[in-house]
Amino acid sequence: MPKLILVRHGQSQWNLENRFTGWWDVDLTEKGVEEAKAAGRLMKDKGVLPTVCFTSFQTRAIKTLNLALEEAGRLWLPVTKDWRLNERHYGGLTGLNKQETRDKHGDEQVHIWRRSFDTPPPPMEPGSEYDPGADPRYEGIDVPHTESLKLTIERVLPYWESVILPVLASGETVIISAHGNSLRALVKHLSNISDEDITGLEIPTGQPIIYDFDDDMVPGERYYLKDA
Ligand SMILES: O=C(O)[C@H](O)COP(=O)(O)O
Repeated sequence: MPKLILVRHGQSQWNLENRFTGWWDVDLTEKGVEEAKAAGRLMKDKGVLPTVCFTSFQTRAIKTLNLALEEAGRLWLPVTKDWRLNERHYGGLTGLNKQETRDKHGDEQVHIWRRSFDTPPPPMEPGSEYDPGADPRYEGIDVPHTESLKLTIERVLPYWESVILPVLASGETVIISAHGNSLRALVKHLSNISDEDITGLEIPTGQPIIYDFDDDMVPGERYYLKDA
């Protein structure tokens, strides 16, 4: 039975500092490293071992994957990296402190920017110090200036359908190491969650989520590997 493992990267430096991160490339904290290793140990202990790996272009997700694979004894696995699995682009909010932004714009506005389905944050100004546009890893890619969850879904789902799903359907156990909102996009699709209800779904860092697929590639209920 094909199995999908979703893992959000361990705590990042800007998770710790409570800053909007998006496409900015921050590293894991020590706690994040431990979370990633614990995810790998859990996979090993439960005997749920990936055979094919996907991750984003972002250090926090790549390192989480590598640390988890190392703990699971699977650092040798093939890994495909793609920008479509990146975090949602946080636009002009990138780099700002989430609490300071609430103090300035109010709780309601910040909640809309963070959790509304289709209202993107204000766009990133050209030349912003947090603009990843000139980063060589994004050469040839039309880097967004901001993204809502809806816009994130519009680049995650085609990648899921065309690249990841066929690999899963061939019988592999696939792990995707990604981000709060790129994974929210996938979970929304796989668990058939409405535009309204998806706003309430929080994906914890470093905690593997599992979907078992039947022979028709219909996903079952998602569950946390720690509860299996
Ligand atoms: O990009 C970020 O700041 C986080 O990874 C996710 O942020 P959120 O919880 O505000 O969606």
